Amino acid sequence: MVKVVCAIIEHNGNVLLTQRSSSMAQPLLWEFPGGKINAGESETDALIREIEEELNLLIVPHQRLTPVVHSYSSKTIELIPYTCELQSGEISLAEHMAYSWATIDELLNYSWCPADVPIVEEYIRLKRQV
Ligand SMILES: Nc1nc2c([nH]c(=O)n2[C@H]2C[C@H](O)[C@@H](COP(=O)(O)OP(=O)(O)OP(=O)(O)O)O2)c(=O)[nH]1
Repeated sequence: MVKVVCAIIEHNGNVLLTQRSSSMAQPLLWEFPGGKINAGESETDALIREIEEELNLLIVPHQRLTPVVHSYSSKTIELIPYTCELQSGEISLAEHMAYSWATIDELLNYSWCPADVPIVEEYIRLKRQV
């Protein structure tokens, strides 16, 4: 199983999501940015590295939400989400086609990678409690 970490980056009441490009797996679907954990790397180190590489942003991971195991036709992933705070940087897309800052209420309007759907739902529940 491939372990993938993803960042729910919060800033000014919005959340950052990114659209996968047509050449990537899950083309054109929206996701929380992140990527595969390298051997010997911690989850949070992988997350910080991926967000720097993909978006040129420095983040601070906070809360680990519930991981989701999802089988695509070619592989099974464990997607591990963290809420994160934006520390610094200006977004520069290295791989993605687009990005969007969405409010909690807008999150369900996007076409998500299937593995992300339970994560989006958990995050919305969490935010509506406070
Ligand atoms: N980063 C990220 N990947 C996700 C999410 N949801 C989801 O299903 N994925 C999938 C897409 C990819 O198959 C895999 C992450 O791989 P990756 O983004 O690091 O690398 P990749 O495009 O080269 O993947 P691949 O072609 O080798 O499968 O997890 C998500 O929210 N964030």
